[in-house]
Amino acid sequence: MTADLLIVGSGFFGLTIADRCARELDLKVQVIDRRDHIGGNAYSEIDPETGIEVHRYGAHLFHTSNKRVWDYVNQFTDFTPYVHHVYTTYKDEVFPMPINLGTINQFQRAAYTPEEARAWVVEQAAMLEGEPTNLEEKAISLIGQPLYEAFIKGYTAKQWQTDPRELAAEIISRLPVRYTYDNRYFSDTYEGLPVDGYTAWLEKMADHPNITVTLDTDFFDESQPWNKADVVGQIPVVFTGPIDRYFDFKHGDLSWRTLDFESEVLPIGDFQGTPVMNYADESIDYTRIHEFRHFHPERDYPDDKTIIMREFSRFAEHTDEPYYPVNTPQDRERLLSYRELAKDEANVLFGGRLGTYQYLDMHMAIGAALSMYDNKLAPHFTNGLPLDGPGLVDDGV
Ligand SMILES: O=c1ccn([C@@H]2O[C@H](COP(=O)(O)OP(=O)(O)O[C@H]3O[C@H](CO)[C@H](O)[C@H](O)[C@H]3O)[C@@H](O)[C@H]2O)c(=O)[nH]1
Repeated sequence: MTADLLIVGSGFFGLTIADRCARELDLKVQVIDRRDHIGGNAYSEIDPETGIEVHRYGAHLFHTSNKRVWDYVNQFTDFTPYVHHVYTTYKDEVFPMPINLGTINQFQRAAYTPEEARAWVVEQAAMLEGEPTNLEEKAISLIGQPLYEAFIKGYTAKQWQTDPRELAAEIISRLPVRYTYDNRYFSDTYEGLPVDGYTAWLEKMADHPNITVTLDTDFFDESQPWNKADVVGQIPVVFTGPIDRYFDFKHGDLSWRTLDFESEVLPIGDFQGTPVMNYADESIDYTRIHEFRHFHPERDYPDDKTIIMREFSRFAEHTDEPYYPVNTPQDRERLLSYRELAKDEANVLFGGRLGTYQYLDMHMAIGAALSMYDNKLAPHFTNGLPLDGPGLVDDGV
C-alpha cells in the first residue's frame, strides 16, 4: 500500500485537500475515515420511508460570499435557489428570526419605523455600561433586554448549558439584527442547496483514480495499515480529527457540545410549513425542529408523509460526536498548548473544524483547505518546501 499523502477524515476539509492534490498535483491520495460513510457531518441520506433527503447530523445550509469558494464548489454540483429562513416559537407565538423589524413590531404589537425600532432597542439596552465582553452583554447591546430575554436567553441556555456571561460575544455576532423586514438568515452573496444532495456532491469530489477512500478505519487503531504510529514520519499527513485526541489528550480535553436528534415520520404532508423552527422557551427541552421536505420544494416528495427531526444539545463525552467548540478561557489555553505541539509535529498538518477547534461553516472549511493547499501542500510537493507548522489554524475564518 502506497500513497503520497494521507488524509485523516473525509469531510469537506479533507476532500478539498484530496481533490486539489489528486487533480492538480497528480498525487496518490489515501483518505481514511472512521465512520462508515464519507462527508463528515455534511453527509445526507434518503430516508427509506418517505424518500426525503435527511441531513443525518443536522441541517446543513450552504452559503458563502467567497467567490473562489463558490466557483470551486460549483465544479462538483449545481445549487438550487434555496434561501434559508428560520422562525422561532416563543410562548406559543411564532416570530421571524433573525431579529428584524418584523420580529420587533410583532413583539411590541407596534408599527415602528426602522428609526423608532432602533430608538426603542437603544432605550432597552441603556442599563449596559462599557464595551460588551460576553454573549449576554453583546446580545443586550444589540437588541435590548426584552428581546434578549424572549429569543436568546432560553435558547442559548438549552444550546450551551453555560452561563451566557461566560460565553464568547462572537457566538451571538453570527446572527444579524436588521431594521428592515428582510428575514433572510444569512447575508451572503451566494446561497443554495446541492441539487442532487450533499452525498452526491461529496462523492463527486472523491471520484478520481488518484483518490482512495477507506471507511471504517480509525487512525489510532494500530491493527489497520494507515495508523498514526506507522504512517507519521513516512508520508505527509493532513489530520482533520480532534487535535486533543491526536495528542492523546495530553493537555486535557477541549470541550465540545454535541447534538442528539430524534426523527419521526408523520402521516401528514406538512408539519410546520418551514424547514427550521426554533423553540425559544427553556421549558421545551429541544432547541429546534427540522422538517427536511422544505429544503427541496422543487422535488417531488410524497404529500401524505413527512419526516421531522428534533434537536437536543448537551456536553460531549469522548464517545460523542463533537459539534460546537465551547471555547471557554480554559479551552483557549489548552488549544494554545496543543498548537505548540502541532508545530513540532513534522509533516503533519491540522485542519478543519476538529483539527483547529473552530466552528467552521462548510464554506469556511473549504476556504481554509484551499489556503492550506496553496500555502503548504502545493509548495511542498512542487518545490520541496518543508511541511511545517500547525497548518493554517486561523485561515479562512
Ligand atoms: O433563535 C435563536 C437562534 C440563535 N440563538 C443564539 O445565537 C447563536 C448563534 O446562532 P446560529 O443560528 O449560528 O446557531 P447554530 O450554530 O445552531 O446554527 C446552525 O443552524 C443555522 C440555521 O438554522 C445556521 O445554518 C447556522 O449556520 C448553523 O451553525 C446560538 O448559539 C444561540 O446562542 C438564539 O439565542 N436564539
